[in-house]
Parts: sequence; structure tokens; C-alpha cells
Amino acid sequence: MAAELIDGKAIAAKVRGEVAEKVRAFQAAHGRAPGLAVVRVGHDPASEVYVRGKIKASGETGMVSEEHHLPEDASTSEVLAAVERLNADPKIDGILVQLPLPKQVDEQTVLDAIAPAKDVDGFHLINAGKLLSGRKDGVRACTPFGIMRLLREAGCDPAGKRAVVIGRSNIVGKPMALLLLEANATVTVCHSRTRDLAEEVARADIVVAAIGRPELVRGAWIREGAYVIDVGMNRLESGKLVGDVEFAAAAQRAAAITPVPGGVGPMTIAMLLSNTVDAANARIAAK
Ligand SMILES: Nc1nc2c(c(=O)[nH]1)N[C@@H](CN(C=O)c1ccc(C(=O)N[C@@H](CCC(=O)O)C(=O)O)cc1)CN2
Repeated sequence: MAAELIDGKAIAAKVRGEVAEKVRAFQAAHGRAPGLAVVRVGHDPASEVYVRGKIKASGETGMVSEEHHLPEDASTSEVLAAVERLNADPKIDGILVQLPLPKQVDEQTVLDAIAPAKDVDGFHLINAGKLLSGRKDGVRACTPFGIMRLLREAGCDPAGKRAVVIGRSNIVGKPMALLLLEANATVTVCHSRTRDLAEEVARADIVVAAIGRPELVRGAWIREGAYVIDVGMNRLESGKLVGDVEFAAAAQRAAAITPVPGGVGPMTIAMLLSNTVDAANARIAAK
């Protein structure tokens, strides 16, 4: 393997250490720890694991966290009621609603009900709009924000580079493209209707794959010396977890590449904690 491995676990641990420092300072200044509330609806097994990870990791930084678990058949109004209670709770600085939600719950209505200042996922319309309009004071979505940190730690400055983002979801692809643009990259967003994905990828200095299709991005497409970030998490029938990039072949050509697991995933949780302590400080500053 020629590429440097971008170790998401180690970088996430470093971010969590930085967060713990900020939590100690917040506690000393304000006599309480920042508070995070996680709303989970139903019994999605992956969500259960991720939420457990979020609660554990927040506790390890010294934050206070709580999980609010609603039944699988909860209505939109019931989820909204839980969010409204947390919006009004002065001890809670950050709120997130774990996705996906059961199909009867209107996801965007729920996300837009979270007070923008407590929206530590950065999915609220106001925070998405702030990113779109180049405002620095909004909350950034955790996965793309974490990817910007991974690039920085790998020594990649996106300015002037060609970046290709594969995937156009509201939680990864679109905010990723905007963050790269903010960092002065020349950004192309590709998706399922892109005519020649191989050709687009072959031109890219930075590739972010977030399309959710196992090893769709072939190693041979990767430009020599590119930075490759794999957001995909695809469980094969064999039980093996693979990304959206053909890892071994891509690693022969890339300058640096994230593994799956152990790349982007751990950063999602670390950046959530970072957003939460920042939200706690911003709420105090706004009083
Ligand atoms: N409200 C939100 N919902 C969801 C988000 C989000 O950011 N906010 N992102 C994903 C799930 N997610 C966090 O919520 C998440 C996914 C994966 C990982 C992770 O560390 N993955 C491991 C592999 C885990 C495995 O073996 O299955 C890794 O990549 O090393 C953390 C968080 C959707 N929902």
C-alpha cells in the first residue's frame, strides 16, 4: 500500500481530548457541564449502537448526556413534543434526533423543530442555510465537518484542488460540497445520474465517496496522489463491512486514504461532541 492511512480512530481520540479540555473550562466557569440530549425513535439496531456510542463518548469528556427513547409507532407530534421539552430545558445545550426515523415520522419537520442554537447535528434549515450563505456562526454537520478535520490532519489543504463529492444527501454530500467550497476547492458533486463517474473521479485531487454502494469507486479510477475519503458503510452478506471505495486498489494510487471501519465513522461522534461544547459556550455568550 503506497498511501498514508488516515487513522480516524486516532484523530477522533485527539478531538475528544480537545473537547474534554473545553468541558473542564466550561464546568469551572459556569458550575455545570454541557448537556447533550439524544432522541431515538424505535428499534433500528444500528441507531441503537451509534446512540450508545454517543452517550458513552460524551460521558467520557465530562459532559452530561441523556437518551430519550420513543416507541417504534411514535407519531410526528410525539417526537415534536419531546424536542420541544428539550428546547425549553436550560440544562440541555445540544439536541440530536438519531436518523433514520420510522417512516410515519416527518423527518424534516422534526429536525426543523430543534432550536437552531441547540441543533448539534447542523441539520436545521437555519444551520444549513448559514453554511450555504458562507456564514461562520452556524453549526456544521458532523460527518462533513469531521472530514475537513481528517483532510487537515493528513496535510491536505483543499484550496485550489479539484474535489469530487459522490452523493448529494442533506447530511453528507451537500454540506460536504459547501465546506470544500468554503475551503476554496473547485467542487463537483456526482450522483446516481452522473454520466461518467470514472472520468470525474480520475480528475479529482480529493474524492469523498458517500453514495452507499459497496466499492463502487474502483481503485483504477483514482488519480495518483489523490486524497480519498470513504464515507460508505456497507455490510456485505458475509458480514464484512466495506466502504464505497475499492480500498486495496485505491490505496496503491492515493496519497492518503481513510479505512472502513476506523476512518470517517469515529469522527462523526467526535465532531458531535465538539459541536455540543461549542453550542454550550455560544448559548452562554448569547445571554
Ligand atoms: N442524527 C444523526 N443521525 C445519523 C448520523 C448523524 O450524524 N446524525 N450519521 C449516521 C450514523 N452515525 C451517527 O449517528 C454513525 C455512523 C457510523 C459510526 C462509526 O463509528 N462507524 C464505525 C463502524 C461501525 C460498524 O462496525 O458498524 C466506523 O466507521 O469505524 C459512527 C456514527 C446516520 N444517522
